[in-house]
Amino acid sequence: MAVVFRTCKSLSKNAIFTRGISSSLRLHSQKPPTPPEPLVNVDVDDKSGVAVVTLNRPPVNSLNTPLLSELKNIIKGLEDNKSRGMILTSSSETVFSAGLDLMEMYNAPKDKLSAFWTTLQSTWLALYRSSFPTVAAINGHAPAGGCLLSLSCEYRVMVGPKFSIGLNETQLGIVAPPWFVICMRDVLGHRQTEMALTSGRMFSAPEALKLGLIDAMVTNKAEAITEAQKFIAQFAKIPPLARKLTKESVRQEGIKYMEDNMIDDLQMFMDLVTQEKIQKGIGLYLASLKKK
Ligand SMILES: CCCCCCCCCCCC/C=C/CC(=O)SCCNC(=O)CCNC(=O)[C@H](O)C(C)(C)COP(=O)(O)OP(=O)(O)OC[C@H]1O[C@@H](n2cnc3c(N)ncnc32)[C@H](O)[C@@H]1OP(=O)(O)O
Repeated sequence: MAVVFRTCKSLSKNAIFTRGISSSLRLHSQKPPTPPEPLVNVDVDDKSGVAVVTLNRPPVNSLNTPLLSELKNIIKGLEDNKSRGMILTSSSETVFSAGLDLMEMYNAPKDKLSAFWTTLQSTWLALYRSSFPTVAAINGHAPAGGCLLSLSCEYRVMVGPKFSIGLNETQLGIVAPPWFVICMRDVLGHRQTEMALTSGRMFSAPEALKLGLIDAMVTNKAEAITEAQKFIAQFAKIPPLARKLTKESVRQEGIKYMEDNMIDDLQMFMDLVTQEKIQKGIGLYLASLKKK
């Protein structure tokens, strides 16, 4: 596996100032500080051209603006490099992604809220309409936004049986936006989507497999990656342009919805999430998570 690009910026300072006993400032030379871990890692297999893209924001890969931005840049980089496929997975052993970072939506200034949502919209669109085959190797829980990322891929392999997946927004008193609904309907059809979304139900991996919310269940991450590679290998002989245009055609409802409604969708988000009762609900939910 070769690393093609990293999205973290390395720190350039290699010296720090410290205050001594006499309170004078002295310069101490020091080893360069270790650069922060990237929020998303990408490794491309030289032979197959398939990228493994790993969400890496401990403890639960909650999706904040910087992570989403890195993910979007990586997808764009893969597009530019005419990638043969992408496998999305997590560096955590128990959580694929806990969904949107609730801290981004709690008591946030309007400019930050707006930047968060527009970054989510554009990252989602880049993933959903990507020209290359995409697989989610779901190696942990995938609630809400974690489920959305999975649904936006073309194929889902999940480690089971103990992890769960679903769009649980109604349980939190929030509403899954129409493009979340389209993603689930693409996969489950109208009836099952209505049942799943109105109840905000989370499905165990075996339940998800039975329903068709995931395509395969395996027992560990290595198997999930192997299954994902097999899915992508099927397309080796399909002309990429024909595949890309066909995918766009099949997914045109979601693509068109987002292209035509970005501003209205942002407005709906801002109107809903800034309501006092929604803020109170998010605060209580966050507190309950921290109390666990
Ligand atoms: C006409 C139509 C109108 C449409 C209108 C549209 C308007 C739009 C409305 C807005 C829509 C918003 C959509 C939101 C989608 C989302 O993704 S919301 C996020 C939902 N996520 C969840 O419910 C998951 C919550 N987390 C968990 O269930 C668990 O953490 C876990 C199962 C993922 C993992 O469990 P465990 O391993 O035991 O870890 P924890 O101890 O629970 O957590 C560790 C740590 O992380 C914090 N945390 C967990 N999840 C989040 C999160 N999503 N955001 C921020 N922080 C999170 C948790 O509090 C712990 O923190 P501490 O270490 O205790 O500080």
